[in-house]
Amino acid sequence: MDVGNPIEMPKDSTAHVLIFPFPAQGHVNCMLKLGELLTKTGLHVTFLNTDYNHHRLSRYSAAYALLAESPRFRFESIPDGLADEDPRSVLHLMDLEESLRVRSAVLYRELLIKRGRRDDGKWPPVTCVIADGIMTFAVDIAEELGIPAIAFRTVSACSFWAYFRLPQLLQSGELPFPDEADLDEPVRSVPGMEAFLRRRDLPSFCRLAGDRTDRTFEFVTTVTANTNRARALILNTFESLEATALSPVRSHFPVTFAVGPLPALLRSYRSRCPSDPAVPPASSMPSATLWEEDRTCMTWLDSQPHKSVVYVSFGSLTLVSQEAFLEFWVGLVNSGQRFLWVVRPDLVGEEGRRWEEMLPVTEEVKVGTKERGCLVKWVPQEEVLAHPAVGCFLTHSGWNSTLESIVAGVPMLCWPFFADQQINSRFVSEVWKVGLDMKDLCSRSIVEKMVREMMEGPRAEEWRRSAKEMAKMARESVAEGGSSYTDFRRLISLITHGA
Ligand SMILES: O=c1ccn([C@@H]2O[C@H](COP(=O)(O)OP(=O)(O)O[C@H]3O[C@H](CO)[C@@H](O)[C@H](O)[C@H]3O)[C@@H](O)[C@H]2O)c(=O)[nH]1
Ligand SMILES: C[C@H]1CC[C@@H]2C(C(=O)O)=CO[C@@H](O)[C@@H]21
Repeated sequence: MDVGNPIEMPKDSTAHVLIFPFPAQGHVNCMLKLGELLTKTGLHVTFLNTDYNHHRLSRYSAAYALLAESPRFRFESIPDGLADEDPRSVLHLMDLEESLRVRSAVLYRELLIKRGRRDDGKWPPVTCVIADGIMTFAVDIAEELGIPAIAFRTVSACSFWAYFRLPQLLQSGELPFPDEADLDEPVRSVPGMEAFLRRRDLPSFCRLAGDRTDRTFEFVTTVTANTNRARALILNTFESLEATALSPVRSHFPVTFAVGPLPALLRSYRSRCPSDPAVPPASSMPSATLWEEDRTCMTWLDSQPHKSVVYVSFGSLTLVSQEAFLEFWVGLVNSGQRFLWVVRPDLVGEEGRRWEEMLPVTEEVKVGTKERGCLVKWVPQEEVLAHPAVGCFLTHSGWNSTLESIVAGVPMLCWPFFADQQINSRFVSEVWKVGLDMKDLCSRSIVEKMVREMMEGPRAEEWRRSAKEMAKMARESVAEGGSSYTDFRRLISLITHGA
């Protein structure tokens, strides 16, 4: 095999893929990784962002800078239909979704028509669209214009499968359940998960309080059922991690490619292309960040002992009340462990105000933080997780964070916030056994107890061993001949030859 082109693709392919993610960090980063992989195998790639995110990506992301130089890769953007000052936080995601579907869809169609022409400068016409699976309109418009469309769902196979079964949960009467219901009651209507799934592990929007009309519930149920409008489904996961969910998913969507973990597939590809001038050293993965990264935390980590630090981050969307934030803070300090905590400016309270000023913290907490803590706004997360000083990840169980932790072999303490995260965290603790699930609890005493348990309790060594084993499985899946490597090749074949 030619190491300069390990996926064995002609470098002059005329296949041209347009990739269109939902405009949120957790969707943009993994779809950009797929875009980089596709372009490195010789395909032309257009990556379509909203103007709002294009601006942020071009400002802060090293991956953007690298790809913008690449001859077969280009970025395009269209408005998301909202005013600049409109909120785009998790509380307004459904407004953003509606605006994209109603307003941006028109511009997307125009762009596809323009980029689908043969005479579009030096670039071949768009021959395939990979759209975020939660944007059915993007799949439909491409297909209407005669351009084959593939759906990329950026969540785990287990949560995708549970989403797909939501209509059966309604039918069987397992949903809705009343507000005061016992959340530890088992759920039976998701085949393969009967032994461990409880009401509290269902996506947050299933807590319908006896009502069937939650907007996000309706949305996720519909877009998941619509997956069959695309020719194929891409999932950022791997066979040996999620075989029991991938198997039923494939019985409904036979053309499913499990190509994850994408960070590992990309790294493995880069390491097999030492001659490629764009290959950075393995220690500095250029990220697709939408926030400015504070790299001072890397220097702080360098001075901490091996596996001594709890890395704390709740991703890009989670909101934490002032009360919960204070409980986490005191719990972390009382655990006696060192901690690196990502406190996004909009994580707690009003943006622009210093969160320390909003909270009543004791002198003891302040001193403990100074001695053992490091608080930053945003970090290069993949690098942080790969750092030898990190011993455990206190996470919200977003799918990218979960996979990045698995790739780095770091055990997880999970505090899920919404959507797929409730299921991911159940799998972390009960199926993969690489950590603990705090679920709906975050009192200071629980935080303290669970952090201690993760770092120095009787099962700490077992979780570390399992996490290491799982990281090995992830590496094997992306190595030549592995399941994700093979699915990626099949995906390329579908894009280039339609089969
Ligand atoms: O300081 C930080 C914190 C996070 N990240 C990155 O941000 C991403 C966060 O993604 P994820 O862990 O998936 O969380 P969310 O941002 O919450 O992602 C949304 O999208 C995911 C994919 O659909 C879903 O699994 C989540 O539930 C949903 O909230 C990861 O790649 C992290 O590496 C950084 O680079 N620096
Ligand atoms: C719009 C949010 C709810 C569902 C989406 C999602 C998914 O299932 O793909 C996960 O988290 C959020 O990013 C999306």
